[in-house]
Amino acid sequence: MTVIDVQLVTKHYQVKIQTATSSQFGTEVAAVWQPCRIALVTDTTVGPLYLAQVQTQLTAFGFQVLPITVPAGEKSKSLAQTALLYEQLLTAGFNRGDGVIALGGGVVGDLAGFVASTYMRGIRFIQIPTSLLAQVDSSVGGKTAIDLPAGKNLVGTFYQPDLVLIDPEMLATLAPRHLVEGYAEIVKMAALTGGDFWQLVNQIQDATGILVNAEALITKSIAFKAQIVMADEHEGGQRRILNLGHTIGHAVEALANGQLMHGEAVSIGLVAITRIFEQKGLSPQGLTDQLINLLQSVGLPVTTPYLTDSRLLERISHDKKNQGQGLHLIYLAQVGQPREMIVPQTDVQAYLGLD
Ligand SMILES: NC(=O)c1ccc[n+]([C@@H]2O[C@H](COP(=O)([O-])OP(=O)(O)OC[C@H]3O[C@@H](n4cnc5c(N)ncnc54)[C@H](O)[C@@H]3O)[C@@H](O)[C@H]2O)c1
Ligand SMILES: O=C(O)C(=O)C[C@@H](O)[C@H](O)[C@H](O)COP(=O)(O)O
Ligand SMILES: [Zn+2]
Repeated sequence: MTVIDVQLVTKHYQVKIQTATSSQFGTEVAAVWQPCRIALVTDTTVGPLYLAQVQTQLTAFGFQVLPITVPAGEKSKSLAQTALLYEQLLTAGFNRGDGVIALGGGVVGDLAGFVASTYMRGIRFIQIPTSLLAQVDSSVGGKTAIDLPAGKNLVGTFYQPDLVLIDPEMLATLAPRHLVEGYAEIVKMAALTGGDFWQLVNQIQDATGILVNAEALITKSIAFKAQIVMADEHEGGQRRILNLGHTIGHAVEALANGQLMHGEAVSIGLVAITRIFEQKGLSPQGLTDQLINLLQSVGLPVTTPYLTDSRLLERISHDKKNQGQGLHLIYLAQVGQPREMIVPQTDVQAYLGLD
């Protein structure tokens, strides 16, 4: 088993990664929590596959489990769904001694984490990520969020889990589209890191290659992300590099209104921002084409009509990195060398070449 320690100023937790360990989840949870009530939050796709197995294990260790299933998909990251979850916890008598476990992809993790962090000003929280995207990115680092009609992740908290349990075997049941979209965040992290990680990503030819290398890809991604989060938990500076591709990505994702998965939007955003900086001579010549090849080889989209949508600029203006002196844009001076460019709000349209 690979154990990655996330050591923060006020908290320490472990991310445990090993194939075929889902039968041990109860043991792992019981090692960090005393018996209590647990809201086991999942979605309508993951629930039928894994909920009963995890619930049985937790019950065997003396936990009282309240299973909660939300509709699968981004629409569940809403104020309305959040309110429903608060009601369910309250009705079941949850108090500050109890906890929430997210069993699902990034949507379930972001939503359940947000609820755990705000219900009664915060109750305990564990992540059991089941999608590739959640196993490589969203389950670690403590960002929780729900969306507003105006855009992605506009309400949220930083709230670290007590434990993250990752079994790559669970990826076997993911639909191909959902496997591949998680790969965009891996390409992002490999491009930020360079070295062996970038080499490994360049050797992967297709979706099968992702599955074959899943445990290595997860371990490299989480090890990198944990380092960044430990250095800058609340995104005062360095952590902003994890947003590479997200300024344009989040904007097209919101405009697409459910038609693009988060990872697909990140894929499009990575290519779009690299093209802009390559044209300015600030990113290496040919890097955009290299990214396009990598992303397309696994079936990810690299463009969308929403890139020329007249509402794009307004969506970008809601980005949380639009602050202080202007919009903080992340780009690659080289693979493995991320940089930040701060563009004054009044210049963003021209800088990004938006009509
Ligand atoms: N908090 C963070 O740091 C962070 C980082 C990246 C992304 N995110 C957020 O994560 C969300 C995207 O996450 P996602 O891509 O996992 O989407 P998702 O949670 O919607 O999962 C994708 C689909 O896969 C299904 N699924 C998940 N695990 C499965 C399994 N093992 N077998 C079969 N089906 C399974 C889900 O039911 C869903 O239909 C976005 O809202 C994004 O903003 C958050
Ligand atoms: O953990 C981070 O920090 C990230 O930026 C990871 C991103 O992949 C993720 O999509 C995150 O939710 C985006 O953050 P936001 O602050 O732009 O909402
Ligand atoms: Zn992301």
